Amino acid sequence: MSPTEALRAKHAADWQAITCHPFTEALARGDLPLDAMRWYLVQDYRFIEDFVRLLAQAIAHAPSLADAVPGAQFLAVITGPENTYFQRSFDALGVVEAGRDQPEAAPTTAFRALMRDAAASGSHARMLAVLVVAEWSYLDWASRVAPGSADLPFYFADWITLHSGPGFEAVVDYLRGQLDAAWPGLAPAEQAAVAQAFARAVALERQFFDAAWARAT
Ligand SMILES: Cc1ncc(CN)c(N)n1
Repeated sequence: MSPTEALRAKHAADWQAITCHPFTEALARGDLPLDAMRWYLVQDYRFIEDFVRLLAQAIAHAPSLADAVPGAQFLAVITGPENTYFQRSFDALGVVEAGRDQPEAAPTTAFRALMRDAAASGSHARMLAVLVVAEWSYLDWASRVAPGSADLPFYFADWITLHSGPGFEAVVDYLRGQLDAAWPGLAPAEQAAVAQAFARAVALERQFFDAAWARAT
């Protein structure tokens, strides 16, 4: 078992809950209440702000140019097509600028703090731990439901497309490969810190979907 597989296996119950979450199941069927989607997108756009900074730090700490390039290409996807997806969705769902001022939910605040801490740690492996959870868990739920029901509106369909398919699988393989390669060279205390960041990120991914789903029920 690779180090990232072993880390994921330690959190199998939470991972399963994320992968089969009622929020993403409803999104893929197309019957997710739009207010829940609006709320989720506003919260997630705040998540993206710190995610971009974390990914940029990970790129800066990559051991070589070859290790940095796939991360930089992924950063271009987040700040390009994914950023545009948010703007198009806010427009289509009528989330005007003022509506984005909704209070920040506890999992959003906690996730942002985790990403900032990882970015400030100077540890490439800790940065990767958070990035791996964020992208791998999304790959797993989105691959399960892709492409979703026929005739999904784009704000549901494109969220699945952005997190599934060969291009996104390659992103996850790259991030996991970086962490798997770094792991054996880490001191035990650093491995523990990486495992802790991984565990926290898994817990927060689940809480993030739980909070969004609470808006739908
Ligand atoms: C909370 C969260 N986690 C992960 C992703 C995938 N980029 C996301 N958009 N939001």
